[in-house]
Parts: sequence; structure tokens; C-alpha cells
Amino acid sequence: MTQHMFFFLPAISGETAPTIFSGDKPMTRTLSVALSGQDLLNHPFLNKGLAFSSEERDAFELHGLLPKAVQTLDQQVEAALKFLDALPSPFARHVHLRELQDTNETLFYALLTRKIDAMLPLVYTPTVGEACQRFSEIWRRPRGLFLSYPERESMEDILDNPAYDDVRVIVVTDGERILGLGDQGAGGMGIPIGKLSLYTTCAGISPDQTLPIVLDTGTNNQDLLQNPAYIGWRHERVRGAEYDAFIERFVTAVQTRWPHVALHWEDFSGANAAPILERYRDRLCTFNDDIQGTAAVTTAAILSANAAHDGKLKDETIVMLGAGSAGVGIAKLLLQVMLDEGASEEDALARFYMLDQDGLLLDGREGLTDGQALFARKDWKDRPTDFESVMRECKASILIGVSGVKGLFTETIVREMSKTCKRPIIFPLSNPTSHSEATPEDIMAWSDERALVSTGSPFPPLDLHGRTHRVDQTNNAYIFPGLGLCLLATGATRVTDSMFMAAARGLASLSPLRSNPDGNLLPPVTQLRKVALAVAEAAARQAREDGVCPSFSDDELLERIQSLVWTPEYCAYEKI
Ligand SMILES: NC(=O)c1ccc[n+]([C@@H]2O[C@H](COP(=O)([O-])OP(=O)(O)OC[C@H]3O[C@@H](n4cnc5c(N)ncnc54)[C@H](O)[C@@H]3O)[C@@H](O)[C@H]2O)c1
Ligand SMILES: O=C(O)C[C@H](O)C(=O)O
Ligand SMILES: [Mn+2]
Repeated sequence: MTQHMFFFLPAISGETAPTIFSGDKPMTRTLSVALSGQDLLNHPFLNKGLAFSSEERDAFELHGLLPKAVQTLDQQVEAALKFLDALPSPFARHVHLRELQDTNETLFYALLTRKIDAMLPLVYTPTVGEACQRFSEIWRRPRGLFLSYPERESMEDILDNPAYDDVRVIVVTDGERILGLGDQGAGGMGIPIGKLSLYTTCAGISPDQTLPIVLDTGTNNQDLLQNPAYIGWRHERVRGAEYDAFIERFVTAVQTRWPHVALHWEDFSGANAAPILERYRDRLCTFNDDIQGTAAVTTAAILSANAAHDGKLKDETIVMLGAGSAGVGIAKLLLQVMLDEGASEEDALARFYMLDQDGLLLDGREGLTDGQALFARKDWKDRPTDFESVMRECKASILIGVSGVKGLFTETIVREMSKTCKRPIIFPLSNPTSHSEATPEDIMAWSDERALVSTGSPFPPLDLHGRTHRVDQTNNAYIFPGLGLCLLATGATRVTDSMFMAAARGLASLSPLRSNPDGNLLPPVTQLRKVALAVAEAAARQAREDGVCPSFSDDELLERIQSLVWTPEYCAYEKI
């Protein structure tokens, strides 16, 4: 494995990680590089393809290996876009983009940053879902780490590789709950790769500081177990004490290897996500994106809707369809907003109706988690608990879908809600597109175009009152890149819930609806870079307030955030 082949600028101060570029514009600078020939071309972070100048081709023994033409990054981007355009499907485009990522990261990120609205659905939701399902077909070369249960004794040695010395942020999954697509085993690797490419695209975190990890603890997906081409550990999932010990060993190994790393958990099952977060959140700098990131973006969208008509959340009635990681996470943050607005806990809790696949959560139901028990109704004895009946009786003003099940927001449900609510807020947040609780088009038709709609996956724009209206994507992609940037910039030792609240308020402050009554709840994905910086700044101030990072001045915080931002541009190379 190659290692230490390039030098970085010194850290600006304290524990800030080394960066290659400073500020939002790349500095014209020269990088000292030790690799040459095939090794240099095979290094995705250093490879420039045809953009190596003729002097560099002399110095790095590239003549003959490259065809004669010399191209600029702009020309490469144009050529790549043309090629992508001609491919037959989003899946084919995803596969090609992944290949670009593994061969020339600068070009890959130049494409993503310049064409984020077109690229996001290809490298991320929804196409990444299909990529996880078909991961065994498309696996080509190593990226990130597969830490499998049978190889647990070697985990520390695997992490010890000097190639990972600069890692500052890890996204880890065990692949058990991939979007709404269930258990994808080792194929779940698509998700950490996709999430981390957004850390770089949106927040400018240098790709060499990121590490995607799959904890391969088996799979209960029978199709995968029976597929001779399956790339993962062909074994049923490890459970109970053995699973917990494996997670414990992983966290300890990570903490020993990188004491200041930010550890992001993603797409664990509902049964494991919250307990893991509770176990480790006071031990290291860690968060669960499905619980906390989702809560923050949803809260931001709802705060934006409320602000538009001077409403208060404590006066809304919320139905949450889905009582797992996302459902409980969102409800807890919304509850905090109501408490901040001055509601009593009792009054605030009375505003929530949370349902799962067995209907309304009722006090005393067996098997409720602590999070679910908090929202279980005490006042619903002997009444029907199915979704339709609850909707008929509770007069909801906000309906959130995090069930992972397509089509649950039926015409009856939406019409019922629209009877008693002038501007129903309806968010089918389940991913990917095929698992959305309803389409925006249907919701608008069934609500006489009165609903405020937002989805988890991207949907095409709507034609509303003769105008084109962008569909908001309430996806945690609006939060985690900026939060990660905050953690790296501040060196925060812990991630507090109030940092997610601050992130939500920071994002809500950018809502187009604030200045335009017909505007969207959230800024467009083309502004995700700006969003990440705003989220990072808001969360960083809160981290300081919460005492989980040094008490930097506002200027220092901003400088530390901005100094981390890596921009995908080539720099000149000189031979060491
Ligand atoms: N938009 C976003 O940013 C975002 C973020 C996180 C999760 N999600 C989506 O939310 C969904 C759930 O994720 P999660 O992490 O909470 O999963 P989870 O497995 O922890 O929870 C799923 C919940 O849905 C319930 N459910 C299943 N079938 C149901 C039915 N027919 N009716 C009512 N409830 C039903 C389950 O009982 C469970 O409570 C997934 O589709 C995921 O893609 C979206
Ligand atoms: O991955 C996404 O698009 C959002 C979310 O984390 C999910 O699990 O659906
Ligand atoms: Mn997720």
C-alpha cells in the first residue's frame, strides 16, 4: 500500500488537520510528490489523467503511459459529462462515476461540485440504493474497509495501515437497514461511500481525510446468501452479546487509532441504532445520522413552514408514521422545539401521535424502546389504532412518513387531513423514491394544491397554479456534511443534541420562504456548499457554548472552518 507520498500545508493552529488548499479558492501551489509512472496514475487522489503537463510527464516518467494530448480539468469535465449523458440509465451513470472516483478524485469532485443537482441523485439517493442492491456486480477495486466478523482479531492491524494516518471522519454501516431497502449485507458499503462523497462535495472535506467502513456481521437477506457472486461474509447476522462485543472492539480500535476522529453511524437497524448511539455518545465524537441528522433537517423544514405564517410548533398536531431511528429522532428534536417555545412537557407530548407497523404506540405496549415509550399515548384506550382512524380523529397538521413503505399516504389520508387543515404539512421522507409514502404530485392533487410537501428522495418539479415549483428534498444531506465540517474545525470531543438544534436553526435561516411567500422550505441542492458552511458555523458556536470544544472567537471559528475547505482543482507537481 502506498503511503506518505505528498506533503501538506502545515495546520493553521492547534489540532486542525493538515489541508492542501486554503479558503474557497485553490491556491496556486506546487505539491511535492514521490510517486511516478504507473503508481502515480493509479493513485486516485494524485492522478490527473491527461491533465499532466508535458514537464510533469518528463519528471514523473509518464511518457508512453499517457496518450499525447494534454487536457485541462474543464475539458475533462466536459468530456465526462458528455459520456455520462450517453449512458442508458442512472445506474450505469453511477457505476461510471464510481469508476471516476476510484481513478481520478479531482475530476470526480469537479463534476460533483459543478453539477451537483445532476450528480447528487446518481452518487447518492436514490441511485445509491440500487448500487447497494447490486454491489456484488459492480465491485471493482478497494475503497474503504470491510471489517468482517471472522477477521475481528485482525481489526486493529487493518486500521494500523499508515495509508489511513490522515483520516478525520469515518462513516460506518453494518448494512442492515439500507434506505428503505432492508438488509443489503456488505453491499451496504455504497452508503458510506456516497455519504462521504457529500462530505467532500458539500463541505469540502478533503477525500483523503475520509474513510468508509462496512462492519460485515453477516446478512439475513436470503437472496444475497444464495447468490454465488455475493461479495460479503456468507453467514446469518451475528446478534446479541457477540454483535455488541464486535461493535465495542471496533469503537475501541477506532478511538485508539484516531483519538480525534468523527465517527458517523449510518443505516443500522432500528434495534441497534439508538442503543449504539447511547452507548458511545459520551465516549467519543460520534453521532447517528438517521436519528440526529434527519431530525435536524426535518426540524429546519418545519421551522421554516411555521415561520412563514408566524406559527408556533407547539400549536401543531404531528403524526409520525414510522417509529424507528428517524421517527423517534425527529420527534425528540421537535419536542425540544416545543419546550423551547414554552410548552410544558405534558402539553407538548400530547401533540404527537406516533405509529409503527402495528399502529398507534400506546402506553404500556410491550417491547417499546425508551424513545418510543416517551411518545406512546396514554389517552387512547379502546379506540382504533390504525393509521386511517388515528388520522380521522386527531386532526393532524403535520404528517411525516419514515416508515420505509411506499404508498401509505393514500388519497383518503391526504383528503382527510386537508379537511381540517388549511396548509397541511406532508413529508413523505422514506427513501429511495420507490419507497416514498406518496408522490408530491398526488399529495398536491388530493389537497387541492394546499399542502406543503417535501420528500426524502428527489422528485421532479410541480406545476402549481401555472408556476413551476421545486420539490424540497428533506434529506439529512443538508446537515451531516456541515456538521462534519464543524467537528473537524472545532476538534469537538462530543456531539450534543443542541448542536443539531443549532444546525436546524442555521439551515432554517436560509429558507427561501422567509423572503418569498411562494418560496421553498429549503434552499436548492445547488446551494449545498453554502448550506454546509452555515450549518458548520451554527453547530460550531453551539459546540463552544456546550463546552465540547475550546472557546474559539467567532473569527477563529470561521477561519478554522474555511481553512478546511478543499476545492477540486489540480495543482502543479514537483518530484521529491
Ligand atoms: N429523508 C431522510 O433524510 C431520511 C433519513 C433517515 C431515514 N429515512 C427513511 O426513513 C425510513 C425509515 O428509516 P429508519 O431508520 O427510521 O428505519 P427503522 O427500521 O428504524 O424504522 C422503521 C419504522 O417504520 C415502521 N413501519 C414499517 N412498516 C410500517 C407500516 N406499514 N406502517 C407504519 N409503520 C411502519 C417500523 O415499525 C419502524 O418503526 C427509510 O425508508 C429511510 O430511507 C429518510
Ligand atoms: O441516505 C439518505 O438519502 C437519507 C437517509 O440517511 C436514509 O437512510 O434514507
Ligand atoms: Mn441513512
